[in-house]
Amino acid sequence: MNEAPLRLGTRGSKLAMAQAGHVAEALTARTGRPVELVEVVTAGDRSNAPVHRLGVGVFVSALRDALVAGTIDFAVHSYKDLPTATTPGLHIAAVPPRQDPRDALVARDGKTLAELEPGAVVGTGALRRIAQLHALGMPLSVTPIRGNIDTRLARVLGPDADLDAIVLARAGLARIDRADVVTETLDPMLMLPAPAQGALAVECRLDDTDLVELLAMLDHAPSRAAVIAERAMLATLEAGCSAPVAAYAVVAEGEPTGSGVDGDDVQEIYLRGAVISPDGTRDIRLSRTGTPADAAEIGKALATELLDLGADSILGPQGHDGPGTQQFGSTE
Ligand SMILES: NCc1[nH]cc(CCC(=O)O)c1CC(=O)O
Repeated sequence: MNEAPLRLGTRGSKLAMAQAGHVAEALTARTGRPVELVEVVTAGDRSNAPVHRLGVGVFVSALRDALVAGTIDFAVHSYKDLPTATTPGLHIAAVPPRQDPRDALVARDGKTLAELEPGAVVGTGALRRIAQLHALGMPLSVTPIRGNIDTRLARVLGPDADLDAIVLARAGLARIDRADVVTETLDPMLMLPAPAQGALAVECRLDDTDLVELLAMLDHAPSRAAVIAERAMLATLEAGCSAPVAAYAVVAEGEPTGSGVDGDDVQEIYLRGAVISPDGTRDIRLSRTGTPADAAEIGKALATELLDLGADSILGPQGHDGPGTQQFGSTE
């Protein structure tokens, strides 16, 4: 076949390029279609303003504009950076198999969290991580940082290192082949990740039906169900990707019923969610199980329970999504 390459739009950061490269390879391997990467410069990449002023959406909207304008055919996003509101005319055609969604500690001298000295300075950008570090009640000093992954790693591992440790997404490190620097992968019971962390969203125009069908070959149903549950919780809380909201869903084989062949491959989804005040003094955590087909309902129901326990008073007016409340964390 002699088909024109599909144009995959991506931001130019190392992480974005790596993510797009993996998806391009997977698609070509599955379908034989060549894929060409098209770099899209977003307002977020051009600006030096803090991310909390710009809003994380600026990294996404230029890619979506390019999709709508037809200058690219599809785009790959870090799913956790997508606003919960849907965009008319666009469609998430695939959620590929999710990477490890857990957060990671990168500490000097190979230390784990428990081994850090009293007074150790830990850097991290996202409010949910700051809040959960405080909630541990350890004598740590938590300091906000931002920048791309290499910039953040340099603050612990570089010649001018000024921090004892940082916390960041393991998936980001893995995608740029730097998982070797992780000194501890944090247990989600202590450090619950961001909704959709480690997952990618492959997006195209809804009316591009051939491409919708082609990209669906990259979809991984359990990863999609997990992300749907986590993001339904986030949306119901009306919180943004930088709010102190955490969620993690696992899809697993359920208990065999023993009653017959059909019952033996029943899948179960287990969703855990948390809303934590930035100083860590208030920490509401709940979980819920159900079937993957009900992922969205499970997420909504868990959010409602969290709200009943006072999550709203933690999120407050500033905890909710909006241009003034975005994270001062990373740009990747
Ligand atoms: N908001 C930044 C961001 N968006 C996606 C990732 C990492 C990869 C992922 O979670 O899919 C990161 C970095 C981080 O949180 O440390």
